[in-house]
Amino acid sequence: MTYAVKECFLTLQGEGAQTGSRAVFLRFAGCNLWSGREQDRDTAQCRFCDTDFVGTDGLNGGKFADAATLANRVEEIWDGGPDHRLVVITGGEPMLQLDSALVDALHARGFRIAAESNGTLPATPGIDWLCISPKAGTEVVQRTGDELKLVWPQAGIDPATLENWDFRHFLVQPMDGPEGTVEASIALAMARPRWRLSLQAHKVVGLA
Ligand SMILES: C[S@@+](CC[C@H](N)C(=O)[O-])C[C@H]1O[C@@H](n2cnc3c(N)ncnc32)[C@H](O)[C@@H]1O
Ligand SMILES: Nc1nc2[nH]cc(C(=O)O)c2c(=O)[nH]1
Ligand code: SF4
Ligand SMILES: [Mg+2]
Repeated sequence: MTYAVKECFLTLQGEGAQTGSRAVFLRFAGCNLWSGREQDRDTAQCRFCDTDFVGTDGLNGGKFADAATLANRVEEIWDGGPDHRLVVITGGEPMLQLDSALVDALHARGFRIAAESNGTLPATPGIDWLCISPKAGTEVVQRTGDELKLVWPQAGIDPATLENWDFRHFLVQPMDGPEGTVEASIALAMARPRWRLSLQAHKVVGLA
């Protein structure tokens, strides 16, 4: 199948339990919870998004005709040896496009595959590190994974109800933007020790 890629770049993972790891970020275009247009934000299912995922005009973006072509580009962007290869597949919503052909092509090139998803679509099998970030008012069908990353505060979500979902790590991440406060996330981590604070480290140090 053809993949629509917004951008693809080398950086350090800035969020979650793998913060600090060198990784190729593969950002797919499009999301099922927001069109990505500012005029639609107030009526979208997800209203706090910090990301431009519209179109294919970003760094190394474009339409990729097949899995091998896209995986080869990821390998070029890694620009390093065969060890500790990590690709973080994000978006937009990656489960709209990530398929087993791409999982296999990346694994064949030695990559460990991490993915960031809103959990409203079942995760593609074969992902090595799955991060699910629930959005208030949506039906999260993917309730197993490696890390649950709750952007906070979000009216309509009670963190206590998430704690029996099957994740190894529970992370609370301050919402960036006009309504965000770091204090609310600190308060949650202090009140409920299951949760750890995830700061968006890339924004602190000025990485992409
Ligand atoms: C841009 S999303 C793409 C992946 C997927 N659509 C999702 O929502 O998980 C990547 C991560 O950024 C988080 N995020 C989005 N907007 C944010 C904001 N304003 N502040 C903090 N985290 C945010 C999301 O919750 C998700 O964990
Ligand atoms: N450095 C860096 N780390 C990230 N972790 C998750 C990101 C995302 O947008 O999905 C992201 C991102 O955009 N940049
Ligand atoms: S689900 Fe993810 S990509 Fe989609 S609008 Fe929300 S944060 Fe952005
Ligand atoms: Mg981001």
